[in-house]
Amino acid sequence: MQLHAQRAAMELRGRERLAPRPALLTQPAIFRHHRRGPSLAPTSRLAPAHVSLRGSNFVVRSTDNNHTESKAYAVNTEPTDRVLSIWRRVDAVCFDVDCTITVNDSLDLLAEFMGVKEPVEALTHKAMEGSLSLERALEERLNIINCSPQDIKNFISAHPPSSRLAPGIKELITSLQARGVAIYLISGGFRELTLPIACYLGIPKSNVFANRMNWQWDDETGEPTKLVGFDMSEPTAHNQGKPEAIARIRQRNPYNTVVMIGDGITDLEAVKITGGADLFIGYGGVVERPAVAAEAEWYVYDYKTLVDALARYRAAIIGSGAWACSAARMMAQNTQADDPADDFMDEVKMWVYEEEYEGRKLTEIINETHENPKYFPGFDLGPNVVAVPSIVDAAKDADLIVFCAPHQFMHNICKQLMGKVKPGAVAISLTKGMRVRPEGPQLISQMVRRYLGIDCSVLMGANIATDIGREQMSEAVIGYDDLDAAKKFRKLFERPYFRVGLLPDPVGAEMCGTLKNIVAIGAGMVDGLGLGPNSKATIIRQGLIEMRSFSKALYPSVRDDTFLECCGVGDLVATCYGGRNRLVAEAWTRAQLAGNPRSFEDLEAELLKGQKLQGVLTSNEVQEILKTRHWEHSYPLFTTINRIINGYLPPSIVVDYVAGSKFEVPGVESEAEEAFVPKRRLPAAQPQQQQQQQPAAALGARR
Ligand SMILES: NC(=O)c1ccc[n+]([C@@H]2O[C@H](COP(=O)([O-])OP(=O)(O)OC[C@H]3O[C@@H](n4cnc5c(N)ncnc54)[C@H](O)[C@@H]3O)[C@@H](O)[C@H]2O)c1
Ligand SMILES: O=P(O)(O)OC[C@H](O)CO
Repeated sequence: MQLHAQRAAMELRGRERLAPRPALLTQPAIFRHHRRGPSLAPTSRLAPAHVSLRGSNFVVRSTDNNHTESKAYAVNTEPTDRVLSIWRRVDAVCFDVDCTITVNDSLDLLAEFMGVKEPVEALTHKAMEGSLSLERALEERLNIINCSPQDIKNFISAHPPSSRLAPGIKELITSLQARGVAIYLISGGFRELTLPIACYLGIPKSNVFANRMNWQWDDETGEPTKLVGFDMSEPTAHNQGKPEAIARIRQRNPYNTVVMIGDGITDLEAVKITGGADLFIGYGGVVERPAVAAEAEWYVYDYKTLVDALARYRAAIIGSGAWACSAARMMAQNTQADDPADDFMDEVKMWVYEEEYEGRKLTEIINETHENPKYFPGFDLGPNVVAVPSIVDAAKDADLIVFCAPHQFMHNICKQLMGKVKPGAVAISLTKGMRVRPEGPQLISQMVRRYLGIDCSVLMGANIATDIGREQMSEAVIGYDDLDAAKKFRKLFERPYFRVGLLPDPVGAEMCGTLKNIVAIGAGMVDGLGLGPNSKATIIRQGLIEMRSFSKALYPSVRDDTFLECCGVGDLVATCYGGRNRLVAEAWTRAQLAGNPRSFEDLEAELLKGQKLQGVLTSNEVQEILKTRHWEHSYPLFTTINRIINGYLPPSIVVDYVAGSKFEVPGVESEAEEAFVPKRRLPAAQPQQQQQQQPAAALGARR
């Protein structure tokens, strides 16, 4: 590119020596020299001082005023890294309205409609080139046009916005809006002509800055009749009006990055004052003004270039179990969408914990068949899901990293990814569970943040993987700290059958997802005991109370309302009726009652075929916290379930959880006034640590 520009410059200088007398042109002319386009006009006479080698294209301007003045401009058609990074993080884009329509200026078109095209166009040209003040140009043009309100109505119906839009403008605006970018129209023309365009482009009226015509009003009819000038108080009525409009926009909105797109000197001014735009992009698709083209940091001739350059995020998922595959399937459906609002790269890399399946590597089978036959059989993941056996390869390029592995593997996963993720990447955890260390509990999202140094939201809800694979309506919430990241993830997951809300309580949502797995074990016991919905409802009700109490005791910022969301009561109900924890706990209880006890590990392997149960592990982890903090009696259901799964109590005690929680583990000093003694002692599992004093967080338990 640079070499080409240098060659072109040498060629120009050579021509200068060979062309002592430039030919005359009758009209001002502009030539663009493209890389593979026509060579430069032989009329060029160049002052070397005007040759700049910043870009690859040259503009040569020749005029006929008894002499020819030619200048070469380098046009920056290739954005620099700085320019691209501004464009990719833009918060608001201000368009000169003339760049949204194919006709250079609506007022000129109105002039043509009114039969006064030439004199008005000449004034427009002078104003755009900067040789006539804006106020004077507007005033003189309005005087010449002298239209009535009815003329304007007729003009709009003769030239509706749909018939004169610049190619690609609607796609560009849709793409920007889909990314949450605010769009403004700033016009040196008039509101009366700009509003229909704004309306057609889906830009709110409040985002339009333009001049207002002043009308003489008929006393009898109360209708405007005659044009009598315009309102000089609008910023756009004056030179420097566009930067002033942008400064106002910035005062009213917390935008970090604002870009101005235009084709005139008055648009270029937008970057020239403090508080104006951060970047000016010149648009040469309708009219190309050399002075503007040469100064623009980025100059484009079509809007597709801008759409193509918008940020596109690469998403990856770490995990390949049932829920990970179901989530990857939704991600792949969304990233593959081929519309202008698509802001994702198609490919979704999925880290697969490599193993052999029927004599072949699981990754190979997934990449060949687009199905995970071991963990999510019968579901097509989509051709754009690529199974990757190396965790680092899967995550290293991703902008959006989704974690969905059973919680017991997450610590090792995070350690492997330390220092290996892209700067600026953001994460979300779909994992339900927590880690318990001697110094206290650690949520999976906290672990990701701590080890990888990136933000981590959570996605939680009543989300049984296979039901979502079957595209049955389900709900989830994204618990977030970083709203921008949460919005990107919502776009990545939301499907017609998968509703995603945003919840500013990430800790509450993650605690719900973690703790409901313990309650689901209790619900499975109720099923194993052959009890009906009334009994299960007592477990669900008490479970919800303890989930809320425990979450708030550990993290006081957790909100009560979170427990009424789909991540709270919603997920609890779904898991207690249809989850794997329930299933295995039911089988475990039946085996106990039949006098043929089996371990949870055995039943997990038999019933889940490699999928992992989280509830038993989580119960032991949570009990560790309850014990350390002397809270066991404040959480009678959690405690009773834990005593049952560890063999201290029979499953039947689950519905009498208050009594169950009074049972003292052998060898541990009594905490309760009245200890419960089971009729038949079951074999104990792990020895429990000593309990010391009455818990501090006794909330809600019905005694
Ligand atoms: N399955 C569901 O319906 C569902 C729904 C919502 C949330 N979740 C949660 O999502 C998380 C992931 O569950 P899932 O259903 O995707 O998995 P899963 O239980 O179906 O599968 C187990 C996964 O663990 C992997 N694995 C086995 N050993 C490993 C190791 N040593 N290191 C790393 N990975 C290993 C396996 O390859 C497999 O991908 C869990 O926290 C679960 O509670 C599951
Ligand atoms: O099948 P479970 O019991 O692991 O629960 C699945 C999901 O967490 C339900 O949202």
